[in-house]
Amino acid sequence: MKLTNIKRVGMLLRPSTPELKEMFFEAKRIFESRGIEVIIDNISGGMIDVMGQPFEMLCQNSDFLVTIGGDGTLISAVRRSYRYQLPVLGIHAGKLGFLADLDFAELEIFVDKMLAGEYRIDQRAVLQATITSPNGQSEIFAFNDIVLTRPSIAKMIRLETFVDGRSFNTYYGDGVVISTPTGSTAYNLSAGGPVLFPLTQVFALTPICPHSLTQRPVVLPGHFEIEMKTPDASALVIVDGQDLVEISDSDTVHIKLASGAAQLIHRKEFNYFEVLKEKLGWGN
Ligand SMILES: NC(=O)c1ccc[n+]([C@@H]2O[C@H](COP(=O)([O-])OP(=O)(O)OC[C@H]3O[C@@H](n4cnc5c(N)ncnc54)[C@H](O)[C@@H]3O)[C@@H](O)[C@H]2O)c1
Ligand SMILES: Nc1ncnc2c1ncn2[C@@H]1O[C@H](COP(=O)(O)OP(=O)(O)OP(=O)(O)O)[C@@H](O)[C@H]1O
Repeated sequence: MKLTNIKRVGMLLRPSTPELKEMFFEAKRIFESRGIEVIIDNISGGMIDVMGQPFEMLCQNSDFLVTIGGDGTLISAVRRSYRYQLPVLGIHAGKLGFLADLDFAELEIFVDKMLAGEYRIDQRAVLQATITSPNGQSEIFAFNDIVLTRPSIAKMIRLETFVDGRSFNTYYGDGVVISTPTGSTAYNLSAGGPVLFPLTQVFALTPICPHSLTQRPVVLPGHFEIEMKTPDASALVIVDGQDLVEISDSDTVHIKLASGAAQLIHRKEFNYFEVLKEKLGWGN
């Protein structure tokens, strides 16, 4: 997939970091000197004294989004803009920069390459969760992961799990991580789950500290749907480590891969295994 006729880019900055003002103005200069208008969301704008637009309006008015921050800023932008199907470029101004991997110093050269068509847009799977309660249904999307865990850190949680309508397992421990291929190198990795190549159409279901000798992570095909219930108590549903929903013992959570994908802009030469090696020490 390629971007055509780029007119306007929507920028988002890491929250509570007014020091990014200088980078924003330099990025604005780079885009505007090439005929691309730069707009900013009102939260980032408020932080650096620049007039911004509400997030939804920014998405409607942009051809693609650029985040300046870390992986958290990029994850948040991808999740919140998902329904607008906008490509997102993450500029690394954070600590790890696993996903937001374009160094700011490379931006000017990269923009010229983009305008010459030398870039790629990866289609990354997204999770969709439907929470059903006696009061109705709500829909959630996640770019990295959905975690079901206990509200009290001192207690264990029991999670009854069904796969494609059939009883599959009852997890007993700290909870589970349901991860996209993109999120597999985040919480899933810490919980002992597998690294999933980011362009695969699968998801991982990984228990967190299960009190069992037999419960292991599983990788499921993208067309499977899992259903989870917490029969004894309430539970927390954590979305990309950033949003939180509390569910009760009468609620059910259905999770599957969403029908659409998120779109990440990368350098043409982007190599996943090089990033794994450089950022996470893969193979060292
Ligand atoms: N024990 C853990 O490992 C743990 C606990 C809570 C949350 N998380 C992860 O944090 C993510 C949210 O990230 P954040 O930046 O908003 O929170 P954060 O500020 O707590 O940082 C989490 C760290 O994970 C890195 N990270 C995020 N997504 C990644 C990915 N897909 N691959 C490799 N590294 C990644 C970030 O760069 C950062 O260093 C959640 O989706 C969850 O996966 C991990
Ligand atoms: N738009 C946002 N709304 C709310 N919280 C956000 C938003 N963007 C980022 N955050 C949070 O701010 C914190 C710092 O974000 P940042 O983008 O620097 O990610 P990070 O986790 O530090 O990644 P890295 O290790 O690459 O720097 C994270 O905990 C992230 O969840």
